[in-house]
Amino acid sequence: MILVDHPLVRVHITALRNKATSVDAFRLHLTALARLMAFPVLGNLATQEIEVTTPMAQTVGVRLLREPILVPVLRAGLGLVEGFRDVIPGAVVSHLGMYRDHETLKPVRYYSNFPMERQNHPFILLDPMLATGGSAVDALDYLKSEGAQDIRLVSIIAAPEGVARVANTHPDVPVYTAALDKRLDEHGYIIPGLGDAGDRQFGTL
Ligand SMILES: O=P(O)(O)OC[C@H]1O[C@H](OP(=O)(O)OP(=O)(O)O)[C@H](O)[C@@H]1O
Ligand SMILES: O=c1cc[nH]c(=O)[nH]1
Ligand SMILES: [Mg+2]
Repeated sequence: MILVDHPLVRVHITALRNKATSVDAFRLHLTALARLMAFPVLGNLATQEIEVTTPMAQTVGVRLLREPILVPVLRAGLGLVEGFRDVIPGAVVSHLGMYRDHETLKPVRYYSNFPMERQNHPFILLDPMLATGGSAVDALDYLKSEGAQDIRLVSIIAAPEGVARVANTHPDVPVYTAALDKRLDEHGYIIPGLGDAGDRQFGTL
């Protein structure tokens, strides 16, 4: 697990945790946080040298060898898409629909659109909350079953249970988070957490 630590990251996380933060402000803080997370998450992307002509001379620059595929887990992962897209030229977005059954806490997959012709690209799995880890493990199982090999998981708040579960089942996948919280409650919610990330973004409280 890679803990992304930066004063601004902590400021945005604090605003997201605050129950007084409005739906609109929540969205803005989440987007700003996603932009900050993109830097460490994408730090080792492969590039290729290209020539570029400035108004003054020719020089050498780079372009991405393979553009990352962003995979937001619906609904909550949608809030991380804009911040990542802002900084990745040519990013493709491939949605994965999944919700956690309230009784069993097991993930239920209801939509996918894997980009078959890009299976050798880096995949950035976006889901702000890593709680029991059930959803993340199912999403990773799915991406690998379709042929993805280079996958990074981006959360913003993680519980120790979820981090351990992903590490045990998918040790090759780096897990980035902005906060490692204390525990889960009896309903599988992260404590202190921020509540339900989907509801807080879309106002469905
Ligand atoms: O680690 P887990 O225990 O699987 O829990 C995490 C999942 O729960 C939330 O989704 P939710 O079911 O609330 O769906 P939503 O985004 O549509 O609200 C969250 O966005 C994760 O996908
Ligand atoms: O605390 C939690 C746990 C799962 N999903 C959320 O949105 N929040
Ligand atoms: Mg939810």
